[in-house]
Amino acid sequence: MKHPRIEIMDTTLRDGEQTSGVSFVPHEKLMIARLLLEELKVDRVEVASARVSKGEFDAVKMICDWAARCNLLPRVEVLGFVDGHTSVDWIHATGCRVINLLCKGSLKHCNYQLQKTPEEHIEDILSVVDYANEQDMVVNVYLEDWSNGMKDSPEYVFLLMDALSRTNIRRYMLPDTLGVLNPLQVIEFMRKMVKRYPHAHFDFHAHNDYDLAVSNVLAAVLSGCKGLHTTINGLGERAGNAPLASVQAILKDHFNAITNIDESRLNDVSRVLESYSGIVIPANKPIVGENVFTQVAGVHADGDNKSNLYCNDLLPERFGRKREYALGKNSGKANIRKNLEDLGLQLDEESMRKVTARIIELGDKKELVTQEDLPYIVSDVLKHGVMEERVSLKSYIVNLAYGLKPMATLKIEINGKEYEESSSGDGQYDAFVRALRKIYKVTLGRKFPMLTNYAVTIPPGGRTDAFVQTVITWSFEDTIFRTRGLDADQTEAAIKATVKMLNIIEDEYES
Ligand SMILES: CC(=O)SCCNC(=O)CCNC(=O)[C@H](O)C(C)(C)COP(=O)(O)OP(=O)(O)OC[C@H]1O[C@@H](n2cnc3c(N)ncnc32)[C@H](O)[C@@H]1OP(=O)(O)O
Repeated sequence: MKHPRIEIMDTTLRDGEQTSGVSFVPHEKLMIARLLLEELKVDRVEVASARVSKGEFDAVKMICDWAARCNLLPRVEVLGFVDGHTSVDWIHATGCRVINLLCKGSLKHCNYQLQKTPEEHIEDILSVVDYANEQDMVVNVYLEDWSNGMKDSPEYVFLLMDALSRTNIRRYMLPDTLGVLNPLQVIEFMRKMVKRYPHAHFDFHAHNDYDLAVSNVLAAVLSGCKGLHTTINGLGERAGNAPLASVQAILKDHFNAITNIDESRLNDVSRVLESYSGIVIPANKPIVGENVFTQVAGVHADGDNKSNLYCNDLLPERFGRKREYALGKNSGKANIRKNLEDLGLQLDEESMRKVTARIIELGDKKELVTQEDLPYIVSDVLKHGVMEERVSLKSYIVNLAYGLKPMATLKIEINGKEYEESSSGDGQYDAFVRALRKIYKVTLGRKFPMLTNYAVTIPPGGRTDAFVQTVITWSFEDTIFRTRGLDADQTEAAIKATVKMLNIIEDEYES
């Protein structure tokens, strides 16, 4: 197969929002639609189901008003029902001009959910299609539960398709609604559809119940399907849909397929969706997971140093990311050298040996060592000032009292001068950071980094004296970096991470 052009329809804003616990407010939906269409350049977006709520109506209207201004309106779609004029009117009133009509793709759904005969259902569909066409709307149809339809009632699927293909329906969207298919079945069923209706445009819509969504999507492409439905981070009902990032990478690297996607934006958009949906991206999720471009084993770092021997086509730079080399008990000198290079530090062989031994020792104690910790470890091990401590906390008090706002007072030495400040806050750490910010912004007139993520790890087991690890991500002058604090007390751990950050930015000021 030579360079097939695959159309991507992203349904993060419809099926993705059917993830349990996920709900977007209208301005978030608009922002996501813009990211999908303008940044990622997906071909089409499905942004809602009709009739759901006033909030959904407002969101779709906002998206359509914006899309119309940018000449993108034909690429915005809304799922509608076979309900006479109701869905068409709802969608039309939002300004949207494409309806994805949810028809029943299995006899079971037709008979038992709608309680209609196939003939009655077909008549109802044709009347909605006619009405939508009268309103100058484009109609795509879903054959809901098509996968079970092909298994149990193919004659029903073909009866429906025969009737629908006599109209001007633009696309037929074939969902594996319950995620029951495997790739061999997708090939068998999709080929039957393509053979019987060679002029039809088929989209395939996968669900991930058996962890086969991405494989099934590829089987569909192999079988002549022209469009795919995806979501960001694989959001979607139950086990979710096919994740756009993985689909894009496989289409390109394994099939030479052409899509319109700007893959350099995939990671950033995934992070935005992680934040808006509240669904954390697993660290090992291909392309967008925190760890997927991190080499852990010393042997791998060594191979990369010599001739990039442990890299594949999934180069992190393609996706706006960077390869990292983890520090821990599996590190060898090569990992550590790679991290030191990034920090602009060089060590002789003997120092390297000592620092490597300390990192392995920390790793053995289950401690996470980040690149930002490295200068401290080097200083500590070599007892010289690779990392001079320019900022040190002299004393502080943080308190928590029932019915009162938490307060913090701190005394800190910065470059040999002491400063003292107090603040209240929404929590003890918030009060601490507010007091610090006053010193940096008001007293010293400097910038203070923005905290962009705060992750706490408490070892399982229910011990109240267990060590808590707090990893804080900061954004400062176009740089994103993490610092880590470890303590039996959670606030103390966060404060330790913060003081490390202050020393790092002090270095930035110096340079
Ligand atoms: C493949 C998919 O993921 S489909 C996802 C479709 N989108 C949604 O369901 C969005 C969220 N849903 C909702 O907000 C609501 O369910 C609504 C607004 C659509 C309907 O709400 P209600 O009127 O309260 O109906 P309810 O949710 O209880 O039941 C669904 C009704 O739709 C009917 N229905 C199911 N599929 C279809 C269809 N394709 N076309 C028309 N009607 C349908 C059912 O037969 C049932 O009708 P009944 O009450 O006469 O038996």
